[in-house]
Amino acid sequence: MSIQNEYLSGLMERVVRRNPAEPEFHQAVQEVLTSLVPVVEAKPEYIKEGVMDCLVEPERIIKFRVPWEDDQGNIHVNRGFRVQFNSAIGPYKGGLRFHPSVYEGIIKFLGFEQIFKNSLTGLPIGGGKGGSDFDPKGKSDAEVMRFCQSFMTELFKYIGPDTDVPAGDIGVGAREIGYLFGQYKRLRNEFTGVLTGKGLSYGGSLARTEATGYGLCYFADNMLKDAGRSFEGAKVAISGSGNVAIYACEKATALGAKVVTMSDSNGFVHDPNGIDLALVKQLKEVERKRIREYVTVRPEAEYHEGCSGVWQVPCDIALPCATQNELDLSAAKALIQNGCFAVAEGANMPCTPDAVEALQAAGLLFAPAKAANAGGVATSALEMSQNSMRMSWSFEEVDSHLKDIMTNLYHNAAGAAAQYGKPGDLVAGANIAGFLKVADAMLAYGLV
Ligand SMILES: NC(=O)C1=CN([C@@H]2O[C@H](COP(=O)(O)OP(=O)(O)OC[C@H]3O[C@@H](n4cnc5c(N)ncnc54)[C@H](O)[C@@H]3O)[C@@H](O)[C@H]2O)C=CC1
Ligand SMILES: O=C(O)CCC(=O)C(=O)O
Repeated sequence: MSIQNEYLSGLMERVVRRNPAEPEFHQAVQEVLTSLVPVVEAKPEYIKEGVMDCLVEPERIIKFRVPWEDDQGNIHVNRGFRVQFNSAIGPYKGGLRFHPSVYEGIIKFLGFEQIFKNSLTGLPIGGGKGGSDFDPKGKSDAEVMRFCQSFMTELFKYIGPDTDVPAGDIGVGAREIGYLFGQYKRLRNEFTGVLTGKGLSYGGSLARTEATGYGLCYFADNMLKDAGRSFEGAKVAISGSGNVAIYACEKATALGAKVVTMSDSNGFVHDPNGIDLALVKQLKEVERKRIREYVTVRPEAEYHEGCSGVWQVPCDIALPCATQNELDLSAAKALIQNGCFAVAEGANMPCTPDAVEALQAAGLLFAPAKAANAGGVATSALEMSQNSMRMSWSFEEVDSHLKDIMTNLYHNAAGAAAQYGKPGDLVAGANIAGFLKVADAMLAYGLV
């Protein structure tokens, strides 16, 4: 084992010791450090000058209480977080997640991933993430509004259009962004692009809603084409039925695929005739109902309780678009056995490490999240540009930038993998290509 490899193993041990009981964060760091061994062997300055140690330590963690009142007058106190992980190449950028599973370790893992993802977009954005253990599910609009206003009443002190620009993630969509932006504007008396994913009437960008799902398909399309494959005629399994899943379904279908599954945290639907996306949009975006309602309108489809079964449905391409660690080794084995030839991650870290290893070992094409789902944040950066210029671009203009960004990103990741002796390994390629720009900026600054 090289001295550099030993150093990274020791660093990983320190990360585990200093961040106890945060398995998702450990998992994300472990994957990146493993990929970076050949990079630090080629350039040991990254270790000597402290870049590696600084990289795994957030620049700042903000943790605060969020008191709010429900419609019955009861008081609740949730926890809010913002992890400002790395600002080497631009203001902190990354979403806010509202979900009961949120704790510091989840936000750290997401913020860490965001550093490399944002760098891969080629745009000047640093890495951050935030959120709360608040569950918007089942809450009235008024309750969600009061929660968002309370959350922003603390968060506004730490963010700004040139400092930190949050956006949506699980449980934070257009409604929540509206309440958060309104409260920021009121507190600061400023109309600036401090959040992205805004409504079109107050500074949002066309195509931001579609961007993560569309970008995932643009990335996957490049990967498939390089291997002589395509979406045309392919059967696609998608998990989730939120923002990423819906627009991945839309674009995969437009590219000639038949999407046969979608899910939520209760179960999944299998529609052998192809998912009726207008129905899913109505159920999820308008009525905020469970996916099981799908079969009341489409009785020829099947609903199954439990979400992991979605990967047992035979498919050619799998797009996990729900949440972290939703596709484990047994799911990977089922995909391999059923002849699936490609997996592209729409959610953040949806595949467990042993699943990724099995899929790659079986020769499937594998697109890792930090590359494949970067279209959302890339389009957020385009929203920031439009806000700064006080302009708005057409849907076609933004979509064409997005397509170019995802194509370049694919080639950069594939190129880095080949250059560092791992041809075809987009996990290694994305980690390396994302790291280099950030690390070189950190070297330039000296120890800060
Ligand atoms: N919205 C965005 O622009 C981006 C989102 N992501 C990631 O994509 C994933 C999905 O995010 P969004 O679509 O924005 O959230 P969302 O809140 O719109 O949708 C999440 C969906 O996943 C489902 N879900 C949650 N837990 C689940 C589970 N255990 N099993 C099955 N389904 C489950 C929910 O029911 C919902 O349908 C997350 O990992 C997020 O971090 C990544 C990049 C950008
Ligand atoms: O658009 C953004 O800034 C948020 C995107 C995000 O949270 C993600 O890429 O996971």
